Amino acid sequence: MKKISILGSTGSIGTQTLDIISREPDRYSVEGLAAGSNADLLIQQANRFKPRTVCLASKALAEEVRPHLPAGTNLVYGDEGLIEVAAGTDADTVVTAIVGSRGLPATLAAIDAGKSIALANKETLVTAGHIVMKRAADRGVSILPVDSEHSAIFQCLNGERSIDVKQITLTASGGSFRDRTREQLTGVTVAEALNHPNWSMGAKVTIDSATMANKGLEVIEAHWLFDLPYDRINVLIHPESIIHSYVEFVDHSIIAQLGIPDMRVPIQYALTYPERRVTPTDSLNFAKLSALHFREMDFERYPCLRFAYECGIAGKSAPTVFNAANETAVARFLAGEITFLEIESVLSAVLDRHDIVEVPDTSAIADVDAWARRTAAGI
Ligand SMILES: NC(=O)C1=CN([C@@H]2O[C@H](COP(=O)(O)OP(=O)(O)OC[C@H]3O[C@@H](n4cnc5c(N)ncnc54)[C@H](OP(=O)(O)O)[C@@H]3O)[C@@H](O)[C@H]2O)C=CC1
Ligand SMILES: CC(=O)[C@@H](O)[C@H](O)COP(=O)(O)O
Ligand SMILES: [Mn+2]
Repeated sequence: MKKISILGSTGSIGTQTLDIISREPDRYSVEGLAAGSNADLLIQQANRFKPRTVCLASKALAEEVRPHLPAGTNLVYGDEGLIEVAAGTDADTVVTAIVGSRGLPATLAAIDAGKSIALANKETLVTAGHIVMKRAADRGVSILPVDSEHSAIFQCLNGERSIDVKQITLTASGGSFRDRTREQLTGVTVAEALNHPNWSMGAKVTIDSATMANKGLEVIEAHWLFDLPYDRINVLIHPESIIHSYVEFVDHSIIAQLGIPDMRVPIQYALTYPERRVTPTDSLNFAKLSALHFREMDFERYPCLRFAYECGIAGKSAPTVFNAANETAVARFLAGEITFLEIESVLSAVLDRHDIVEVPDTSAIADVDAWARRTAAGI
């Protein structure tokens, strides 16, 4: 029986995790669920999966749901509550399906409590990769990737020696505007930007896919997960999202991981590793695939990806600023305050104003993150 807590249970990754769990109820127990503001869905989840602890973003929301929870449920709220769900239950594995660097303290608390991390929340690794990876190594805790590209690389590397790896390539669909020029991005709407061609995901990651900031976050995520320098991490546009990513070895052999785009495959693999279980997704039929396409990455078309490489290579506090400024710019775009192209202008302006902090600890990261958000909000 695997004991699971989920941070962000009401979102795209959270609900798909519960779908996996619901298909094999004898293999899993749900110990903790944390949501933001979707109280109705959290109530449904709590009554179905009977977690010991549930959390909502605020005290007011928590009071609202209290009468609708199974008797004896431990109800918590806010960032402290999130830490309680991450570290204070009997879970052996915590699925970090919350969005944004807000997930960092709870992820660190889970690691400190010895929980395995099934990591979807890439912003956590981007903002504090050096701290998260060291903490996990010191505590002997596994960090298993949920992000589709990183799950692919993880699967390709299985049983291989790191010395034999030449380079890795993360594939990118190109997002909702992949067939448009930069000139054609003027005036695009939020609804258009949210229309991802291959994946149904939360709003933030869908906008990141369209700006290619998502692939930038993923490059930095890969750097930390696989301990590779940035000049051995490539990105290639692959509009079909069938090849989820691949590894090239020193003998020029390439091992790729392929499949129908369905996040339940990497989510489940992170929960059952090293075992593989049946998933509800279709199998890939090569005879019915007419073609797979590839395009070289264009860093002029997608400056957010260029910024991410620059910040990753600069290290120190630069990735924290990249992430926090991007989170704020995306939120502002979704709220109708700035245009799509202004996401990258805001990001660029915040990065220009940033004074590097040498080796940021968690408190310096919190300060830098807050500064970047304030600055991005004021541009
Ligand atoms: N969706 C996907 O296919 C993929 C996502 N990822 C990554 O996974 C993470 C989650 O993405 P996704 O599922 O799409 O995002 P969603 O927006 O769909 O879900 C986000 C979740 O976080 C919760 N949340 C938001 N604020 C708070 C808060 N203050 N306290 C507690 N919970 C909160 C939301 O709760 P509520 O809705 O109740 O407010 C929701 O459950 C992101 O880092 C993303 O980049 C990676 C690969 C693929
Ligand atoms: C499904 C997943 O892993 C997302 O993070 C994905 O990467 C989005 O697709 P693109 O970034 O390739 O558009
Ligand atoms: Mn991804």
